[in-house]
Amino acid sequence: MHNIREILDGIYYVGVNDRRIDRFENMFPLENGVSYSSYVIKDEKNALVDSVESAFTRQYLENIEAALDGEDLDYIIVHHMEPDHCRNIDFCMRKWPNAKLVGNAKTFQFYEQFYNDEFKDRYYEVKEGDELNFGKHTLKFVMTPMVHWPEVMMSYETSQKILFSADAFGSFNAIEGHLKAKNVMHKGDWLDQARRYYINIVGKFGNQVQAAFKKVADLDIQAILPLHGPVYDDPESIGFIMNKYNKWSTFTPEEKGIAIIYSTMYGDTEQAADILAAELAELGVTEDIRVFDVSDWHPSDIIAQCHKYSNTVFGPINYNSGLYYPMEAFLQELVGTGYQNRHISFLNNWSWGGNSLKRSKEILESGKHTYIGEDVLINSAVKDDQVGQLKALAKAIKEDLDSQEY
Ligand SMILES: Cc1cc2nc3c(=O)[nH]c(=O)nc-3n(C[C@H](O)[C@H](O)[C@H](O)COP(=O)(O)O)c2cc1C
Repeated sequence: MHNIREILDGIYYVGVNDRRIDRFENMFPLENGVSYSSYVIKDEKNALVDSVESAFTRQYLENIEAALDGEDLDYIIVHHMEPDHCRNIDFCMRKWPNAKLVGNAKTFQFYEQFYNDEFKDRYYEVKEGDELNFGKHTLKFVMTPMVHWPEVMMSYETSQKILFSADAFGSFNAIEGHLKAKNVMHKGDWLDQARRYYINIVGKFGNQVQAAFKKVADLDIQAILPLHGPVYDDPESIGFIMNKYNKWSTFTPEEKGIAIIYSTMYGDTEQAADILAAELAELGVTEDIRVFDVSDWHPSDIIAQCHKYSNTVFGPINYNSGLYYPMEAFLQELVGTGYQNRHISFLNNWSWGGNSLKRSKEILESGKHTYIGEDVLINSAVKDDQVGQLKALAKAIKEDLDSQEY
């Protein structure tokens, strides 16, 4: 049985939900699944826009058939060759033998790397600015390399002013009935999941996202149709997500606030983190104060919070003369998302020595951060002297927050 939606005039959502997946890219835990979006443009010529993961072939083909309603398929447009979006292309090419495969030169190179060249004679290559007309609808192609793969392109449908945005503007979470962003974006954990998706998967490529934005800056965009999550079809939700993407892709904090990320084995560094958090609150900080045990959270969650807030306090501890492994792994992954230009502070715990503080700073060095306050140095457990240091750090962070404008 099919499950399709006509979301705009002649544009059908034919995507699927995946709630059985535990980890996206075998790495990012998904508590509420993910959707793979695909669209059918129904016109004098019919086009399929992108495809879905391998486990959903039967349901997906039934969706496309329902949208086509007995008509033939003329084009299959591939904005992105990542397997979660291209696993069913070959099934579609066989089922609709008159369809041309629309992509750029790199799309076809990747297609043949992942699969083979059996459809070579049906390639329809497009370049920057090329247009493809289906009747009332016309797609204009915009090359957006490294958002977040080299072959990625977007397309702009000129009659209804729709941006088919590939993975940009995507989010985790399966679609629960509401397919329009306006019905979900201010509810539940939607924003946290959209941020976690962007920061961890596309985040590193902020400059490329900005380059893509410049290319579409002059377009009147009335709707954005991404490859995961809800669609944006009203000015408020388009403005909201554009504003977030502008911040995320320029590595600008969304808001003032503090993430304290510590490591601990016996609880002393945790106590220091809690004393610091309490002192910040006592000093009148009204912004968010979030405290994370690095062993307790998946890195992708804390990484997204580091990008969200203006200030971060890192609490590394020593382990076999080096940096406690979960903190080492977390910091490496954080830097891998392009984390930069933040206001950061440190509290460190050691019993007989090691380079955990130095190593943490080395890992973070490329981000050109501003250091706030003096490092708090704890020798095994928090004593009166360290409480004084923690209070001084809290004061420095409070003054720093008060001096920032967003
Ligand atoms: C396997 C292991 C290795 C450790 N290696 C070091 C080390 O090289 N240098 C050090 O100063 N402390 C080392 N420690 C001790 C803890 O890092 C240290 O006591 C830490 O400051 C405790 O902080 P916590 O109470 O927050 O866990 C080690 C502890 C364990 C269990």
